Amino acid sequence: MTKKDFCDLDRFMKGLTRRNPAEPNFHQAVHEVVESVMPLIRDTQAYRDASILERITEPDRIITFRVTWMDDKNNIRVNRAWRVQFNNSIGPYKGGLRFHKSVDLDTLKFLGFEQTFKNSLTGLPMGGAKGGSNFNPKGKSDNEVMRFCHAMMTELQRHIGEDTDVPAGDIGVGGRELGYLFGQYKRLNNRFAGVLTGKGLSFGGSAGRKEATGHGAVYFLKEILEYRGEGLDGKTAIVSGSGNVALYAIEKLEEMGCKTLTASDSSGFVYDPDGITGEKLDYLKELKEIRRGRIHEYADKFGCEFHADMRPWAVKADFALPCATQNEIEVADARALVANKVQALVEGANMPTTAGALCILQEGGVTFGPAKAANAGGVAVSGLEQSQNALRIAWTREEVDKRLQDIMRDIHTKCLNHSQEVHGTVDYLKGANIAGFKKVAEAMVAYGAI
Ligand SMILES: NC(=O)C1=CN([C@@H]2O[C@H](COP(=O)(O)OP(=O)(O)OC[C@H]3O[C@@H](n4cnc5c(N)ncnc54)[C@H](O)[C@@H]3O)[C@@H](O)[C@H]2O)C=CC1
Ligand SMILES: O=C(O)CCC(=O)C(=O)O
Repeated sequence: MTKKDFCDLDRFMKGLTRRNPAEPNFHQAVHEVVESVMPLIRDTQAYRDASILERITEPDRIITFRVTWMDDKNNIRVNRAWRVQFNNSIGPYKGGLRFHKSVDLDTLKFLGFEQTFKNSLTGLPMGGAKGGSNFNPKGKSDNEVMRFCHAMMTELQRHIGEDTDVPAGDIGVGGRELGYLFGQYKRLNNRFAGVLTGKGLSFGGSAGRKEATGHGAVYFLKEILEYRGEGLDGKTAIVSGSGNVALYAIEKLEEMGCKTLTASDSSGFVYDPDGITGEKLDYLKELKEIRRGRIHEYADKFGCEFHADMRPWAVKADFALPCATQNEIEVADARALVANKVQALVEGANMPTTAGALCILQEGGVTFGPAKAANAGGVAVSGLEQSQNALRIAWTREEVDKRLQDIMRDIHTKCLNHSQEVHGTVDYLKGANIAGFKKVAEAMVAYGAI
């Protein structure tokens, strides 16, 4: 970056912040991308002529709607929901739905923005979007969740379609919720089409989609290590979360000989020095996917430590995989990771690392696998689910897994081809941002002023 690039970045961010006040997560996500691509913008007249930066940071469309549903005590409840259709330059809008009490427009804009470049990196024809609601699934009965999903789809169905916008799961939206959502879509439209991904295997879902984000993140870590002549076998990892991404990251780490020492939820983390392996991992899956219980139950059952209201980043290990939520690694956590000589941090969650923490990790020589690249396996297999739905066929688990591995390897190569070494490690963040950005920007230039 030249001095002028820094000035241009500063000026651009001031304008973006003015146009989008009180949206700190969105600002953070945009800053991270624009910082990487500023030299490319400086050197590419066509991007400047086409006002690419201004256009690519403005969502195509935001849909806001009320969701009215009835709880088990016959009270009428009201939630707010959104679909942020960020950019469809390279394919139909694609991205998950999040149900969490913290969901707001800021969160969904940052996620939709990131999704645009992540989807571009997969090499599949998918635009970027994100949606969700401030509905809090915690403590709700199955019937309440069903009624909420049906009510949400009653409005959402107007805005989606297999060639328009194809939502999927994210925090608080898994197989159960996608089943309810798809059922309501089918009932209202009288058509069976691939308008959602992450569906159940008996109704159009893809083998391997549930596992894809976690497995993909570990495949990405494997690529990072292989590139420098190392491997996962005999190593240790700290993982946060115990949801969809975390569980299957832990599963793949074990398969590759790497022991996971921690898992967490919003109540704290468990530390199992013998590793979350075998039947202990089966127990954790059952606890979280079926019983929807709290993480301390793992510690109670297996006699290991539970740390209430804490995150696992001070536990010593070779690798860190944040797989819970945004901004879960702060400056003090990054300092602990550097002090413990963590070799690589791979983001399973979206934007789990704060901007300040990122600087400390980079200066500390920790190889950083950014979310856009590292957790793209989930949406990549969603893309494969779309292909299977369109062809009306179902690939085997082995076929899907092979394609997932190829896609993660290809993303790693794209990152290498668009980056350089910083503080002795490959700058995967810059590589991912530039590679993801270029494809979308080229399409936008081709379309002219629209
Ligand atoms: N499900 C998917 O295919 C993909 C998910 N992601 C990202 O991965 C992350 C996790 O998503 P999933 O595993 O799908 O969700 P999930 O709902 O299955 O699990 C989320 C986990 O994070 C924990 N968590 C949530 N909010 C938290 C908070 N404020 N503090 C501490 N812990 C918290 C929950 O307790 C749970 O263990 C999110 O950042 C999501 O955007 C990224 C790519 C694809
Ligand atoms: O599978 C999808 O369409 C979206 C997954 C997702 O929400 C993400 O990559 O963050």
